[in-house]
Amino acid sequence: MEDAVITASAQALCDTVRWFASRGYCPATGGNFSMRLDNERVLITASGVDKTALTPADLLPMTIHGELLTEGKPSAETGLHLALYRRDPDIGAVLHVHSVANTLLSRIGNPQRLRFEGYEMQKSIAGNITHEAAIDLPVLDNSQNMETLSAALEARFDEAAPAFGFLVRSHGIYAWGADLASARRHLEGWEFLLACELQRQQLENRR
Ligand SMILES: CSCCC(=O)C(=O)COP(=O)(O)O
Ligand SMILES: [Zn+2]
Repeated sequence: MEDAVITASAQALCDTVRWFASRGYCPATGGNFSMRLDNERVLITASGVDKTALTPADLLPMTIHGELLTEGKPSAETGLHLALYRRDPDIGAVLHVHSVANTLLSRIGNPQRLRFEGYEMQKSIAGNITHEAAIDLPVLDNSQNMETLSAALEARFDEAAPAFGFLVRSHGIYAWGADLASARRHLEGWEFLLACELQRQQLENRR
C-alpha cells in the first residue's frame, strides 16, 4: 500500500478518535481504535495516550497476527482488535470507548445481553430497517487477559456480528464496521441507545 494511502488512513482515524474523545467517550486515556490497511495490516492506537490530542504518530502499524511494524507500545487491548480482524475479513475498523452508560448498563444485574426495542435509532445499526424489531447487544465478562476475552468473543461472535459490537462488563463497548464511517455510525448509534436506556431506567425507577 502506498505511503500516501497510509497517511490518509491515519489522518481519518485520528479525526474519528478525536471526535469521540472531544465528546467525553475516552476519559483518562480510555478507549482504543484501529483500522485495517489491507488483508494483513492494521493501524492501532498506542497505549495510554490522550485521545483528545491524538496525532498520526500515536498510530502504530502492525500485522493482524500481532507483529508490530514500528517502535512503540500498542494498546493493551490490541489482542481483541486483532481477533476481530482475523475472524472477519470484512471488518475495516474497530472502535472501543468508555462511557457511563456502557459501563453501568453492562454491570447492573449482570446481564448476558441488552435488548433494545422500539427505538428509531436502532436503524443506525446496519441491517435494521424498523423500530418494530429487537436488537441484542451481547455482554462479555471483563478480563485483563486478552486471550480469555478473545476466546469469549469467538464463542459468541455469531451473536455479536448482527449488532456490529458487544459490551465488556463494567468496562466499555466495542463496535466495528466495514469501514471507518460505518464503524463510527454503529458506535454513535449504540451510545445513543445506551444513553436512552440508562435515562429511561432512572426515570422509571423514580416513579
Ligand atoms: C485508563 S483506561 C484503562 C485501559 C482501557 O480500558 C483502555 O481502553 C485504554 O487502554 P490502552 O492501552 O489502549 O490505552
Ligand atoms: Zn478499555
